[in-house]
Amino acid sequence: MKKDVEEILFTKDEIAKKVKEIGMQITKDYKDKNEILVVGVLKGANVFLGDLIREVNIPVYVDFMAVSSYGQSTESSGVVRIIKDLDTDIEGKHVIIVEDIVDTGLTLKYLTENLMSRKLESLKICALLDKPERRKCNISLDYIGFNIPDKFIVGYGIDYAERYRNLPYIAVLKEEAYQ
Ligand SMILES: O=P(O)(O)OC[C@H]1O[C@H](OP(=O)(O)OP(=O)(O)O)[C@H](O)[C@@H]1O
Ligand SMILES: Nc1nc2[nH]cnc2c(=O)[nH]1
Repeated sequence: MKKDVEEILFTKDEIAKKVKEIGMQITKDYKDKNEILVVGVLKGANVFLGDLIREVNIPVYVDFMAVSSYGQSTESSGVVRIIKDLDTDIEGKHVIIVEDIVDTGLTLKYLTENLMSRKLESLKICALLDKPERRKCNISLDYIGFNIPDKFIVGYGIDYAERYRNLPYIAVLKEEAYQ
């Protein structure tokens, strides 16, 4: 796997430091609430979510959604289909959507609209990586780890054709790795 890596953007330690900072900020922002519900967007956010919740020092409940966007494999089309919905009723809950990466923003636009219709108490968005140059719609992110350039990245839960999710760092792949 390592031989396929062109450049490491963020090391394991840099990611851990950032995740800790976000966890502390969430703890601070929600200190007066009894609990929060963190909704991970599968599969990519799984690794980030696992690390993040251990840096949050208030009661955290966890649920997951899996969505799929029709269209090209590396680009969201905006037409989103729910593959796995939440297991729990979120009415009256303080919810944070956790994403690994925001690109066009179309997945999150769909998800926020969908969750808002379920009468929750509050909704925020937390994303480890943001590619603002690629945005196709207007969404506001409440917690952002790193802004990244318009490069296709992998690692720390994020895949190319289901590979490289277990890289401990976030990296750009070599051209020849794409086949
Ligand atoms: O902002 P957008 O352009 O909508 O793209 C962002 C989405 O793309 C990635 O998921 P992907 O479809 O690669 O699925 P995965 O998490 O299962 O790997 C990422 O996890 C976001 O959910
Ligand atoms: N693996 C991967 N998926 C993405 N989805 C949107 N942007 C990216 C990216 O840079 N890498």
